[in-house]
Amino acid sequence: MARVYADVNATLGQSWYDYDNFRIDWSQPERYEIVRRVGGGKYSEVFEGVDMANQDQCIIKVLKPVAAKKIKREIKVLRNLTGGPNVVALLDVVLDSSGRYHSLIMEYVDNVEWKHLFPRLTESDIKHYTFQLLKALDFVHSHGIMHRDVKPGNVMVDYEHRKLRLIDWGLAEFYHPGTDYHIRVGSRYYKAPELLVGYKQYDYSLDMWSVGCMFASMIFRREHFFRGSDNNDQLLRILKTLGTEQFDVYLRKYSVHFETDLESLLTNYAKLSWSRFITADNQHLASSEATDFLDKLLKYDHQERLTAREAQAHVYFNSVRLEATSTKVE
Ligand SMILES: CN1CCn2c1nc1c(Br)c(Br)c(Br)c(Br)c12
Ligand code: NA
Repeated sequence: MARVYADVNATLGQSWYDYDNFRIDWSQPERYEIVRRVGGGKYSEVFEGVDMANQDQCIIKVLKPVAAKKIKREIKVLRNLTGGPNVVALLDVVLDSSGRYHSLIMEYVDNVEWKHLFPRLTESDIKHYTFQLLKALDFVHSHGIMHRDVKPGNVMVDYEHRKLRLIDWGLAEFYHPGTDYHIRVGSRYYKAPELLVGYKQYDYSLDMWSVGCMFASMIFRREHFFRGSDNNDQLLRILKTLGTEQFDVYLRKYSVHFETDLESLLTNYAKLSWSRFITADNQHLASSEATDFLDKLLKYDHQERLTAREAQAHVYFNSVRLEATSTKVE
């Protein structure tokens, strides 16, 4: 059971979380012109485009027919969240004349790729962008939704305008207490322990593990902090860092019967001090407040992790929080 926002969907009601029974009015495709392909994956091709009605740049996410079943969930989630802080805005939904290709038209972000961004981030940048991500996630979680795929590739950053947008809601789900969710979600390096050991009654705190992995990347200047070669190796890297003592406590608390015949996963490991990861190159970022904050996110036990709201109150963000408040006052 989530520590926070457990009954949000029950309170907001079926019209909020029922994504099977709602009609979608599809717009005509002519209004949007594709300019160039910017990316894509299993379920979609992503293009930079132009809205011919106002010459604005936009993103056109063309969903592959295989993703058809999930379209309604992604649209429902985006409609519920559009307008929220640092959540990418859904501008339109389009169906092509053949009726085969559904497209989501979204606000454009002049994104700087993570592999070019993370080595350049100053301590002030890290505080700013992490705080913006936490604001997005507290908004999303407080509206009953888990993102389930938080990773650098889904956090668009326009460095020039210091703008951050959380994107790709294709894996997002509504949280209902006691529900068993799929564990084959997320992206390996950012998968929480509950996914790796098969604990299915997870909640919003799943996203907070991923935030921890991203934050560790930024303060230690490592592109991906836990870089497993497969799901077992992913867990092993976590065990070797957090230690196995707390892991065993965690498995017992949730009666998880994690079975493996891998010797490496049955070995005991000591918890490493975060100072083990400090180098000359990152010591100006990995302050004791930063590592204290990280330690409160990267917990095996999802109920122990800071919520997005609690995280924003951590001393590490004092300078950012006050700045945010001061701008609000004026
Ligand atoms: C793969 N790439 C690169 C940039 N970019 C990609 N996918 C995007 C999506 Br989905 C959205 Br929504 C936005 Br906004 C941007 Br920008 C996106
Ligand atoms: Na998206």
